[in-house]
Amino acid sequence: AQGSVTASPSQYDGEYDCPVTVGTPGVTLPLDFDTGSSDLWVFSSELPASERSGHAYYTSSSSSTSKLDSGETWDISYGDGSGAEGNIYIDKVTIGGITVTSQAVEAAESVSSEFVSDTSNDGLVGFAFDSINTASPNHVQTWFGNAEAQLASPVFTANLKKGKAGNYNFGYIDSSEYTGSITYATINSANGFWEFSASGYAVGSGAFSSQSIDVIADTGTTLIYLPAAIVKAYYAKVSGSSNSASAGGYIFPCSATLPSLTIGIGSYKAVVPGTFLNYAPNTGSTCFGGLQSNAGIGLSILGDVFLKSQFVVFNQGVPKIGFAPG
Ligand SMILES: O=C(CCCl)NNC1=[NH+]CCN1
Repeated sequence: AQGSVTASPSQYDGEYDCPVTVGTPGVTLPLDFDTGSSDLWVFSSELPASERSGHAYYTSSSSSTSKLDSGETWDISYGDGSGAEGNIYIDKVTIGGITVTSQAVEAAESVSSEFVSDTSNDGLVGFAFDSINTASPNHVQTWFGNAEAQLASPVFTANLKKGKAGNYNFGYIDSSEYTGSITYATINSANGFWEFSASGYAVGSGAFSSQSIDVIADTGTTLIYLPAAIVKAYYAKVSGSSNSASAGGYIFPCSATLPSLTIGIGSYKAVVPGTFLNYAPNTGSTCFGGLQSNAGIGLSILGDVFLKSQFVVFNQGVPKIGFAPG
C-alpha cells in the first residue's frame, strides 16, 4: 500500500495539519504531524467542555470499533512547554488511505492552554521513534510503526511548502516532488528523535563553515534553533537586528533584506531562502526571525522554517534521513 495526505499550514506556517480519520463511523480531525514526538493524541469528549471549545474531538463511546486500553495512561510535555495527558483507546486510524485497525489513540483528558487556544489542530500524530512514546506502564507504537507492515518501503516523505499546502507520502518516494538527487545522513535514534549531524553552515554568499552540528528534524517545531555562535554570525549580517529579551529572540526591521542560510548535509548544501527567515511581524515595524538560538533547549532543531525549503525522506528502516531541493 501507499498513501498521501495534504499538509495545510496554519497562520505564518506555525504548524502543518493533516486530516486523520479515527473510529467507526470515522471522525476526521486536523492533526499536527510531529517528527519530534511519538504520541498520537486527540481532543476527546473526556476533556472539560471549556478545554474543547473551538475544537472537534473524538468520542470513544460513539465508535463501534473503540476498545479501552485498560490501565494505560499518557502524559506528554513538548519542547515549547505545552502538554497534554489522558487515557488510551485502541481504534481504527486512517491517514492518506492507509488504515491501521488497532492503533493506540491517546484521548486527552486535559490539555495545556497552548492547545486550547490553537484551534488549527485537534491533536498530534507523532512520527519519531517509539522509545519516547509516553504511554505507561507500556509504550504504544506510533501510527507509522503500525503502518510499516503495509508499506512497500519503510519510508515517509515531507513536502512542506511556504504559505501553501504541501503533503506527506507514505511507503514511496515521489521523484516529481524534488529536483536533483537525495543526500542521506545516518540517523542516531538513541534519543528517540530523527537526530543526525549536519556538516556545517553558511550565511548568505559567505564562506561555508565546516563543522559538525547535532540537529533533529522536527516538523512539530516552527522555527530553526541553532547554537548561539552560528545565530550571532547570521544576525551580524542583518542591519538593525538585536536579540530582544522582551520579544523572546532575534528581531529586526521588517524592511531588512535577510541573507539565506545554508545547512550542510554531507556534501549537499541545503539553502533556506532569506525570505523564509523573516518569520512574522513582532511589534511595531520589527519582525521576528525564523532562526533563533538553541540556548536553553539542549539541542538544535531544524523545524518547519528549514523543512519547508526541502523535500525530506524519513527512512525508518535503516534509519536514515534524506534531503533534496523541494
Ligand atoms: O517537542 C518538540 C521539541 C522536541 Cl526537542 N517538538 N514537537 C512539538 N510538538 C508540539 C510542540 N513541539
